[in-house]
Amino acid sequence: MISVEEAIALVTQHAQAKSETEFVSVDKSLGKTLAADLIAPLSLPSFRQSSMDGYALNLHDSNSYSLTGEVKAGDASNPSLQPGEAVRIFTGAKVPDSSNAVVIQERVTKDGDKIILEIQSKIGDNIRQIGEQIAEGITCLPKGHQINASTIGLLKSLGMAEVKVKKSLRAAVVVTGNELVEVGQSLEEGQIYESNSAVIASALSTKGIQDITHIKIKDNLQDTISQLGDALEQNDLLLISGGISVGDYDFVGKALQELKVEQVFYKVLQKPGKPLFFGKRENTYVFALPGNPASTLTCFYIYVNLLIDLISENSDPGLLRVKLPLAADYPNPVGRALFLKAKVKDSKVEILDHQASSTMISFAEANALAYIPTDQKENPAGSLIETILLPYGS
Ligand SMILES: Nc1nc2c(c(=O)[nH]1)N[C@H]1C(S)=C(S)[C@@H](COP(=O)(O)OP(=O)(O)OC[C@H]3O[C@@H](n4cnc5c(N)ncnc54)[C@H](O)[C@@H]3O)O[C@H]1N2
Ligand code: MOO
Repeated sequence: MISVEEAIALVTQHAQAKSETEFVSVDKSLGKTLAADLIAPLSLPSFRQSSMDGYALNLHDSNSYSLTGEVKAGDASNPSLQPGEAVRIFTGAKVPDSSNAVVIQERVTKDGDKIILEIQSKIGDNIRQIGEQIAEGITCLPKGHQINASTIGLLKSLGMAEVKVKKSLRAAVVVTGNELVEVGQSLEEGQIYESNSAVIASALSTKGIQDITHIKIKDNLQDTISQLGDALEQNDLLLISGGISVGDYDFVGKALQELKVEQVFYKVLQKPGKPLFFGKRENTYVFALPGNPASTLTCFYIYVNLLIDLISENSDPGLLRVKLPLAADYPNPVGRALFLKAKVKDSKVEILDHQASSTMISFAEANALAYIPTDQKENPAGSLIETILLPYGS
């Protein structure tokens, strides 16, 4: 059985960067990777803006100014001010070309159509200059950046409707098992509600992969071969849940062999997710994720997420890892590396209760996975533990 480190190295070695790119609507770009440097098509701000509610001045020697008008946010007007004149102005409004400072209203006494400044105002006060945030033509973000909510705000503020990204992988999510029933149907004895496909689809959507084919297979070798065969033809990435262990009705391994999927590795010395399979056929990558729900998601975060990042040439592949002190003792007598559902709190990592591979209760609460290598047996409180931060951790 290979180690976690060997498995990560093999995923890295087999990941081939995808050259195809596409333009997608900015509204649909969350999680995708920029395929080219983002060059600002305009300056931000594109006109001189007031950063405060107050008065725009044409400065002169006295503290007294005569008020000649008003400019609201969105107004295109450009009143001409002589030295000693002022207009009422609001945050975000265009500062008249003839004004060289804005004074906040709290520091002004109003007297009819005159204002008296209580402070000395100087050139440039409370004015956002053209291009102060971003100058037209500069590189705002490099190729390889994964688009997040702030990126979407930036793209919109630059007036962009579409963005060039790495072409999304065509992904199929396959669930296997006679016991699985879709939510909405009634449960018979021995059946459970199917949940892994929604977990995998949600995790894929954080990587900008929304267009997913869902496949459900009964525990039957012929059906498994035929449905996986079709999925291999039509997708870049196959994520199969369950049926990869050693039971008499676990047919995924046999089917993949029959379908000539080249095995890169099978079984990793880890808990959860020991019977993880990774392979490739032509340009299609295949992960058979152990069916226990927490095993499936752990393997997604550690291996699938990394593969997607590498294929899309994400400049920061894999989840962020930091070393943090353990909140309490956590010995590892298991002889496998552990990925533990954990919570980063007060600069410490706290291992949560309910670590069984079959339960999601601790995963739902976790904002990190604590990684304890196989040979790290004593883990006293305060020892530094590699902590993998989850994407939507609180
Ligand atoms: N004799 C051995 N038995 C098992 C071993 C072993 O080494 N020797 N390994 C165990 C480990 S570790 C794991 S992990 C599981 C993985 O098994 P499979 O990948 O074959 O998964 P299944 O048996 O199909 O399912 C496991 C478990 O998860 C539930 N499940 C499956 N799919 C879903 C789904 N889509 N939604 C919700 N829950 C699902 C399933 O009902 C089972 O309870 O094998 C151990 N066995
Ligand atoms: O590897 Mo399994 O995921 O321990 O339950």
